[in-house]
Amino acid sequence: MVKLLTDTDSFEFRDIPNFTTSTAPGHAGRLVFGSLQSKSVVLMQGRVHMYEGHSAKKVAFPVRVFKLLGVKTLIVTNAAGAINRTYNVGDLMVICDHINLVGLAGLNPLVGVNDSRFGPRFLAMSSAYDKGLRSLGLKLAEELGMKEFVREGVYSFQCGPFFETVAESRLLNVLGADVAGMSTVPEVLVARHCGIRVFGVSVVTNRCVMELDSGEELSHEDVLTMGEKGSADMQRLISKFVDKID
Ligand SMILES: O=P(O)(O)O[C@H]1O[C@H](CO)[C@@H](O)[C@H]1O
Ligand code: HPA
Repeated sequence: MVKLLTDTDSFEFRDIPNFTTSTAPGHAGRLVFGSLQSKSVVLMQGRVHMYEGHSAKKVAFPVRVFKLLGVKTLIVTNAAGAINRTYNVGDLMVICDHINLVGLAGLNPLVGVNDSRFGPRFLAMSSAYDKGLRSLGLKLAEELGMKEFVREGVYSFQCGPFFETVAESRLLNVLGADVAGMSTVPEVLVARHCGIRVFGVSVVTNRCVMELDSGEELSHEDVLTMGEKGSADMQRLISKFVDKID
């Protein structure tokens, strides 16, 4: 994605106060400012995750910096495994909602004294992923000829770093999840808390294993390979999306 930006200026996460460097393979730790489709954007090249040992607050901290920089829209992308059996590897999924098992249990960035300079103590999360942005994303996907493999669904956030057991994947299916991942949701919570609107897209890098003794085993290497393959479609969609949003 960063290659599509012009007039760039970048900063290593390690040089920015209170930012944390990513240890996950495939996640460079760089903040890149620039222009995309004549719009000013700031892009996180890589992210940190709770499974790296960071608190939800630490993971989501950059979003508060974005708020102070004047960011109005947060676009979140991730690699995820398909729980929904109709999804295929390489599909994109516009996120319409999420299940935050980690956060519901108390590990979320809004726990603690509320900083009312950013937002309210109690936060409605019933329309976390902006309806107008989702409609725009799906319309643009159709215009780009991507309708066949762009879905809309629910992202389920687990801490990781392990991929789900068969019973866990089946549980997530019963709960209404379409895909499973280990990121994104802490950042979305902090964005909604401070009034930043959110658009999210997952690239389906694998199908979660839902048959016991099938012999299938997931690996991060496969996720990276399939993520790389899906990233061309993701970039086309996001680029067009940035062009069309106000
Ligand atoms: O960081 P994202 O894009 O969510 O990547 C996903 O892929 C990794 C596992 O292979 C985990 O980090 C998981 O969250
Ligand atoms: O199958 C998965 N489960 C959780 N996180 C993931 N990130 C990519 N694939 C997966």
